[in-house]
Amino acid sequence: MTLVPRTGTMESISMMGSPYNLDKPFLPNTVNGIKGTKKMTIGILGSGDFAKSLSIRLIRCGYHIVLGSRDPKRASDFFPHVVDVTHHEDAVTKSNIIFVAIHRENYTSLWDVKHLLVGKILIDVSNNMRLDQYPESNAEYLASLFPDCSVVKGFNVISAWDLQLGPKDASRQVYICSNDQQARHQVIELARQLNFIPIDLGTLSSARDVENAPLRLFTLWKGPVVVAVSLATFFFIYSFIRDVIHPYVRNKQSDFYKIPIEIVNKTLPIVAITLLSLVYLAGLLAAAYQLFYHTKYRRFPSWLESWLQCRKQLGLLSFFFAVVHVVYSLCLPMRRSERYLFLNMAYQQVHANIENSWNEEEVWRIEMYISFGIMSLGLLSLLAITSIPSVSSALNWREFSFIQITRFVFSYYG
Ligand SMILES: NC(=O)C1=CN([C@@H]2O[C@H](COP(=O)(O)OP(=O)(O)OC[C@H]3O[C@@H](n4cnc5c(N)ncnc54)[C@H](OP(=O)(O)O)[C@@H]3O)[C@@H](O)[C@H]2O)C=CC1
Ligand SMILES: [Cu+2]
Repeated sequence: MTLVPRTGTMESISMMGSPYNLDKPFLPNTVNGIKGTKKMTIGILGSGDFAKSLSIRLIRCGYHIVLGSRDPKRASDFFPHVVDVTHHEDAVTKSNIIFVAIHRENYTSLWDVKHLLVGKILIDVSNNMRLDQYPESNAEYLASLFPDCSVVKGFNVISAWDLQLGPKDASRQVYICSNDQQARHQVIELARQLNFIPIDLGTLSSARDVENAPLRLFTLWKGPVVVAVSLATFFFIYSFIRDVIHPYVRNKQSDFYKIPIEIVNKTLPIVAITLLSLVYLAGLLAAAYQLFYHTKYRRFPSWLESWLQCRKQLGLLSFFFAVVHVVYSLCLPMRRSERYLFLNMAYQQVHANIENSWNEEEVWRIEMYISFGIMSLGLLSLLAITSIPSVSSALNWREFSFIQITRFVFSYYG
């Protein structure tokens, strides 16, 4: 990435937050930046949770902050002394890069300072409650209200909490976009100084996606979790009726002790394997769809598209159920019930005068079961690991599909 320096601001940003002052603890009343460098001033409008956390992060990284509030007197109690808490007019005049840390509904309250905002960079950090809540993105709306400003979208994927944790614990990606290339590059550099990993998403037309991102992260898990819980409930009830209720009704045999471990442990692998099949079924249906229409340039129906999108989540849930199943299975011989059954069997064997109950076929069956079970879990873990973005980007496509196929084969045996 090449940065275009603009009237000296770039140099001062790059010098400010050089890595060694990130390690210093935050002391509100001391100079935190490197001695001798002029602190760059960043403006923040609004004094809510996001503004508080952001100001702490900026101070730690050596910036000077001027914060605009409707009620500076009240707001100043919540900020460190080094933060200049003032009115909107004053804050906007003193800074060139301004974070708009207020909700979209209140953007129009900035009308009063419109004339002071001309030529400034406004950073829109807002989020919505729902996907595509408004016809246009918040950032585009802000840009339409203040056409003489350079509006940059960014930092909305970071929670106030993440910001407070500090640069070391919370370095993570932030998406940045703007129609003004220079403004975008300045904010990208700022994000870097705050120890985030900026991702340049180009023009403001990406803002909608950026605003949907924090909401979407959650929606990708919702479907798979609902499916997993429903499957677990269904198979649990099924096994309960089959293995507990049925023997009780027919033979008055009380097997209720099986509920906490045996029934649960029967449910877990069924759910794991069903979820895993759902991962591959989506791909198969997509292939069938393309074959049927003789083209790959036709959009999949929306249900199939969402299904394809959440395959990773389904796979990880399958892995989770498989791991819990393994733990349960390892604990089976520990149980009191197992020991009683074992003793009773031995006693009956003595009674029946059988000296050796070794059953070759049974022995082989169990040895094979366990071996395949372990191997399939190993492969499932390999796939879970390769689904971590940094690992999967290190594999090429053929390596990745090889792991997929081997896992599939073994899982069915497991
Ligand atoms: N909290 C979080 O974790 C995150 C928040 N965001 C975004 O940051 C923005 C701020 O969020 P957050 O700090 O949580 O919200 P808060 O409700 O805590 O704060 C909003 C601030 O906006 C100002 N405000 C409220 N009403 C008006 C009004 N009618 N006119 C002008 N200003 C007003 C107030 O400041 P004052 O009284 O000083 O004027 C208030 O402190 C939002 O757009 C949110 O989507 C983004 C990512 C994470
Ligand atoms: Cu098993």
